Amino acid sequence: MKQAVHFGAGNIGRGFIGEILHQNDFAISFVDVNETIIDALNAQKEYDIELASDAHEAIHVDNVRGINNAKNPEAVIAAIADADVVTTAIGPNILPFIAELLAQGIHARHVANSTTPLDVIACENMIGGSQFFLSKVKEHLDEADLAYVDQYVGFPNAAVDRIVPNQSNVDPLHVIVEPFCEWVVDESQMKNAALKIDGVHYASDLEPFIERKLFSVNTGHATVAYNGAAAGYTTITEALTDETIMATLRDVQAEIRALLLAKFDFTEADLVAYHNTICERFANPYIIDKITRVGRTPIRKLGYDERFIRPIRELSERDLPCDTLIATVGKIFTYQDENDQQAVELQAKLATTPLVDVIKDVTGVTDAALIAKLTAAIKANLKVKN
Ligand SMILES: NC(=O)C1=CN([C@@H]2O[C@H](COP(=O)(O)OP(=O)(O)OC[C@H]3O[C@@H](n4cnc5c(N)ncnc54)[C@H](O)[C@@H]3O)[C@@H](O)[C@H]2O)C=CC1
Ligand SMILES: O=P(O)(O)OC[C@H]1O[C@](O)(CO)[C@@H](O)[C@@H]1O
Repeated sequence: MKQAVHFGAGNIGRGFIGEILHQNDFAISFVDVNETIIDALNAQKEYDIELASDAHEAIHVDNVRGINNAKNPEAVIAAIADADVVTTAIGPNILPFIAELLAQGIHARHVANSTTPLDVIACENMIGGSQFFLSKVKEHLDEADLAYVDQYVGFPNAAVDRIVPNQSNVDPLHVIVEPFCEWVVDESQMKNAALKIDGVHYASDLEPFIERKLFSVNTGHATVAYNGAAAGYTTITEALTDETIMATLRDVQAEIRALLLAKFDFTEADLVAYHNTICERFANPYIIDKITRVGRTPIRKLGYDERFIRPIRELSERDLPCDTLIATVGKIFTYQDENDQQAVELQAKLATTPLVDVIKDVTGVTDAALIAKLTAAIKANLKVKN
């Protein structure tokens, strides 16, 4: 049996990556710090994925185990030394914290003179996730290990698409997911191209796929979340029953389509169909997705290359409209969730720092005209003194 090491036994880890790896005859070592999940994986050694649809179809996943990386890093290193593939779905902010452990696993392969190539695939909602991870892993490697990585360890970027809300099932491993799924990997960055995983689409150029996905699914979902939160809703489906919010989503999708058409070879008809499907996915009545999950970590989502600022910058550069995206950024600055550290931090910054400085700080935008537009959108929603 092939061996997979997957970092992050959470929603998408168990609910999507686990399914695909299992269907490709991998035994999966899930690495996580959540003791409940790790203990349950080791006790049950299997779990079910339930599709959120009329039939509630179940997909059984077995040959799984859990390793707690905080308590047993040696076992993680040994698993990496033996792995045929390494994947992550842990959150972009966490990748730097597991980089040293991955570096130690790579070092173990090197010391064992392994010439078996390995790909490390970060399945995070971010552009260039695996290459970002590589940059962090490199900080923990010496020259000899760096040369080994150049030869034997690939970090192909990937786009992963399946909505998996937070779970509240009795069985901590059971996971309810939407039926739709898509996993695209940049083949050009692989070191082990001979190992192809069924259910993964391999692309020679990931850019059109990741941008279409991130700026359609993630920008769209976040648009519903932040406008929904501002209107007082708590779930995505609830917010989408509000015609104004659905219209805002449609307007954002139209702005995004204009950008995707300007940059890539998509057809308008294909993008309209893609966006219509996304609206149906968001409104799936079998999924209860809290606005707090989709709107989580707002400072990350306001980043320079993230789901709002990047399309706004690129549309502005092309003199294409982005008013609804900018108006939604205005809503993000009002977003409150006392359980979300970044939401609290953003409000604290706004209370103590001039607005223009906060905008520059969180978005990285330097263009004066764009800063002025963002300022106006934020002031339309927020009572700020300066
Ligand atoms: N849930 C979804 O629908 C999708 C999520 N993603 C991406 O997948 C990533 C994970 O998202 P979810 O699965 O939703 O989150 P999640 O919170 O359900 O899972 C993350 C897991 O990482 C674990 N973790 C956190 N810090 C850790 C550490 N230092 N060491 C080991 N494990 C640690 C947590 O305990 C948790 O089990 C994110 O980057 C997200 O953007 C991508 C596509 C879909
Ligand atoms: O905050 P993150 O990590 O991007 O995760 C939330 C996102 O995950 C998804 O459920 C799947 O990509 C999106 O619909 C949502 O925008």
